[in-house]
Amino acid sequence: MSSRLTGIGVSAGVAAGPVARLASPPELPPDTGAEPDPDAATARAREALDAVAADLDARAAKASGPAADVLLAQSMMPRDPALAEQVGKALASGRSLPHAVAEAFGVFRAALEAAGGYLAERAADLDDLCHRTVAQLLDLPMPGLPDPGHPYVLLATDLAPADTATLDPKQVLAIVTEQGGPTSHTAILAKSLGIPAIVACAASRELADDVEVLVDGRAGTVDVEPDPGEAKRAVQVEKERAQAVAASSGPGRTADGTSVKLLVNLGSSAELATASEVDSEGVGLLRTEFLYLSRTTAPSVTEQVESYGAVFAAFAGRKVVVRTLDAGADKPLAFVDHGEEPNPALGVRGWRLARRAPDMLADQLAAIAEARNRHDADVWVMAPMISTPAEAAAFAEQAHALGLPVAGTMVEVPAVAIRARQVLAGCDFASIGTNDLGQYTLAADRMAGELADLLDPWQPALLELVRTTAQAGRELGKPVGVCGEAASDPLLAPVLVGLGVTSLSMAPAALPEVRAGLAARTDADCARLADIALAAADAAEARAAVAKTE
Ligand SMILES: C=C(OP(=O)(O)O)C(=O)O
Ligand SMILES: [Mg+2]
Repeated sequence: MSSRLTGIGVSAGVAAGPVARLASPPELPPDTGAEPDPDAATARAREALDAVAADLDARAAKASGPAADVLLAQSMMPRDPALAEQVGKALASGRSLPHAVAEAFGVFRAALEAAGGYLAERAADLDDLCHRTVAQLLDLPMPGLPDPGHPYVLLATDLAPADTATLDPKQVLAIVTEQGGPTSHTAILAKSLGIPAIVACAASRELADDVEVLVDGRAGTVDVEPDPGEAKRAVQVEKERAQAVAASSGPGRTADGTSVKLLVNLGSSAELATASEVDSEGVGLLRTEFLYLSRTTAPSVTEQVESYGAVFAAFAGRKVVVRTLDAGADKPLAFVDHGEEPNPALGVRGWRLARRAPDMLADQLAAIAEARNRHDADVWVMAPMISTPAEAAAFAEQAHALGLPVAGTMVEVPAVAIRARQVLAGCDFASIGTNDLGQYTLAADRMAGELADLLDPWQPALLELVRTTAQAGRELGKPVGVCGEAASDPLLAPVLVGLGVTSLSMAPAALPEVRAGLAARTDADCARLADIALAAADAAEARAAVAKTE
């Protein structure tokens, strides 16, 4: 007899299979003091470090591309003789073996952090290696992605970027997490890989390893021990539906033929080839951070011209909206003095960074303009974290002066949505970043899995701000799109169109579903759905009320 668990579906699709859990880091036992035989303890530490390195080598052999490189680079760290030496020192100072290992990794971690920049970012890798070594010593399950030897449904409390670097879409049939929200790392990753996923499914904590489940990423349901025949049928039905959706093509339109531009989000050059093959009208959000993070000097103008040029060439004849650098706060740059910030999400990030480093923005805009001259994509630019009409106008003026004819602003700060008419009067378009607009409207840190319900893009307060912004755009005849995760939800997309937005930009894998969702609704349907969502008391009620109309 099957039972049903529910959560928030964040990546559509149906999959069935046995579950396997992402093991949590081991807890250190109490420190029992000096080991009776320190030489034997050092030898055990060496063996554990070798075993961890060998396990990473074995995973690297099965992986390919950047994932294999990451694993191989990681496997070199435990083999560093200085690490075993450090363990020996900690043992000599009277630590028990697991604590000596943790202390040795701690010394290396501190050295990396002190080095700053790219090296400081590797500190988290050392934590992972430390956890693995301690697990090996204590004979506990290896933390990180499981490797049961067959495809599985991945269960986790939540997924961090480090957990997912090596995630193989052929092995992971679906993802179910206890925490996380629609804008969490899990949701963004699952959508970009096209893996069905459910977040905020607290009851999945109780599932034992190897239990069979049927996951429906659209409905947000996990059926435990489903009837095998029914599970197979559900997967088959979904496969046929997905094939039909994937076969749809052409520009986005409602059933009445009203145009809604469907665009893709792009965040790294690695995604360029697949993203450009998707049938879209272009790029609605080019996140340029990939050029700046993980390096110790700013990219030169020449280097930038080449990188932007590669994107413009791949999207020749289509639109490309380039967002200027969204660094600072939680994404510090090694080559900019950010100072101390007690509340980084409210600090000097995005456009505000130009207050400290104006040349960096000027160089970036000059590089985008030069790349635009060399290619025939329809290039627009926009700035993140704009807060006032004056900032929006200053950015547009600077971009126009550098030869970029279309310059707009992201709407991520509630003040900009509230004053959308004044903001749009001074620039050419707006693109609503619902991830940050949700975080700032509901005053809920976007990384806080515990607050997933507040970060849900179906929050009526957030939708209200989308309507205010879109209406201002209509009055002034200026385009207003959505480029946050909200745009990739096929059920929410018609609601956003009903609120008045003119384009939707999303993970490439989500686009065919959104196109199909829009084509099935008339303009009047979209307007009615928007009213239904706005009338709801909260996000869950809004989603359920709109889903009921399907
Ligand atoms: C698209 C957005 O920007 P990012 O997710 O890169 O902050 C957003 O905030 O919605
Ligand atoms: Mg943002």
